[in-house]
Amino acid sequence: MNIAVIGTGYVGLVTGVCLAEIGNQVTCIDIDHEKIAILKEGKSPIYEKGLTDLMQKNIEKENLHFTTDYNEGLADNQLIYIAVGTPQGEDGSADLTFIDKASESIAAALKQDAIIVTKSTVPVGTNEYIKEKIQSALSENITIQIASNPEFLRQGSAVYDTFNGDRIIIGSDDQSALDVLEEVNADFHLPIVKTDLRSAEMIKYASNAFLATKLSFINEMANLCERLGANIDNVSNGMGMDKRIGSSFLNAGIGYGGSCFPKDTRAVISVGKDVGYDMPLLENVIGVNERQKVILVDKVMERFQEIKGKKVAVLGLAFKPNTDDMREAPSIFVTESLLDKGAAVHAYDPVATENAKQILSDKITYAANVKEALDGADIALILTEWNEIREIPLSDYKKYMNHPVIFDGRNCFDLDERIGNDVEYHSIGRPVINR
Ligand SMILES: NC(=O)c1ccc[n+]([C@@H]2O[C@H](COP(=O)([O-])OP(=O)(O)OC[C@H]3O[C@@H](n4cnc5c(N)ncnc54)[C@H](O)[C@@H]3O)[C@@H](O)[C@H]2O)c1
Ligand SMILES: O=c1ccn([C@@H]2O[C@H](COP(=O)(O)OP(=O)(O)O[C@H]3O[C@H](CO)[C@@H](O)[C@H](O)[C@H]3O)[C@@H](O)[C@H]2O)c(=O)[nH]1
Repeated sequence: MNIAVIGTGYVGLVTGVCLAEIGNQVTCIDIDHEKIAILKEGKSPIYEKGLTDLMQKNIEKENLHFTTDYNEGLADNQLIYIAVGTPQGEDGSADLTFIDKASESIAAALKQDAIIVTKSTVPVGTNEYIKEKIQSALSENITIQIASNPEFLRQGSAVYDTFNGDRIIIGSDDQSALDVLEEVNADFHLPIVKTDLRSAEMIKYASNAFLATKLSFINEMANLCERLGANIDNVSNGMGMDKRIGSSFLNAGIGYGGSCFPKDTRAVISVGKDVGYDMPLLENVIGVNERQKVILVDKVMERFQEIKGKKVAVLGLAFKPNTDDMREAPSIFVTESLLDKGAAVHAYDPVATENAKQILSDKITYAANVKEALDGADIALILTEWNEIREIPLSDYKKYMNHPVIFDGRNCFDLDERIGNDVEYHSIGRPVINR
């Protein structure tokens, strides 16, 4: 099938590449000229495992094309995916500016009937709004249908998730649009759930809100474990064996970040407000997460009282491993707080340093490797559990630091096996090791 994908970010690019991989003719459209120029050279502007290889393969097979021109991009395409950003607006609601602009550009360029498929995460009712906006601007002989196909990929494993997700949700109030999308998605060989338009939009928000709730819940339990002498790893393990609870998403840490959970939880509260419905549970999920993001700094201050002039090594900046994304990364809040208290921060991340520089500028020192960050440091903070960081031997902390005091926000070390002598080790929801 001939498909256009609008927006070549984490979702649009992965969607376009994977739709090409299963045999479609895909044209990706973006207004960012620099991005499209990079993509045309077969390079990926984002760090996502397996993406570049798959992209180059499909460019060579002539299944995958890139353009900034909507007229070129929409020509002959009956299926048009929208995957532009829906960032958080100032009042917490989803900012639909990019959706508006993309809809206007579709309306101006579309010359044939088409199905518009929204991949972007949008408030319930937005698809109806998009349909009305585009249809009312088209000439009378062109008809569009609308469908919601929310995306559930995780950054860092986006290509894997596209081919191995738990389900594909397709929502439309138009049976023929549902049938076309079912056929297109059949080649992913995943369970397909067909539903109505509004429910599909709601499934996405409800899923992210639930996952965020699970994280704030386990983080709150971790904080309680610390005060009661229990170990959250053992607690999560025991809880997760109950199939009704499930073992995934129970890793306590320094809170959730990224481009989705923070903004989507706020957007759900905002759509609730629009219809006069308060959501105290989600309000508190967000509140618990805000507190959790700086919990390591609280632990540092409790241990040292004063950190002015101390060298603090920060290991990991990205909001999670295997991505270069810094959006809402807990490292931003931790670093800012350490700087406020007068610490000299030396940070290392295997991939996200360039993106981090755009946010943290020259306020911190960017180390080229783990050794540079740890060398002569008084305190080490582990913020992202990249394998490279998980696998740093404790002997390295001893070798490079003055006296190793580690604050691990991701519980990378097994308390029993790996903590040896001469290392003071603080983690989340587990006893402090100081021997
Ligand atoms: N990042 C994720 O892991 C993820 C997962 C699931 C769903 N989502 C949702 O998918 C959507 C996209 O997220 P993302 O992370 O890929 O965003 P992104 O910011 O990485 O990419 C958005 C892209 O859209 C382009 N764009 C903006 N306006 C445009 C226009 N008028 N025409 C063409 N291109 C335009 C931008 O230049 C950019 O390249 C959001 O609604 C997000 O909530 C994201
Ligand atoms: O047990 C866990 C799991 C995750 N996290 C944190 O939670 C955040 C989000 O992690 P993850 O869900 O793996 O990454 P995202 O790429 O943000 O993916 C989420 O957000 C996407 C955008 O909507 C959805 O598509 C995905 O299904 C959803 O998992 C990160 O800060 C993680 O460090 C934890 O602290 N503990």
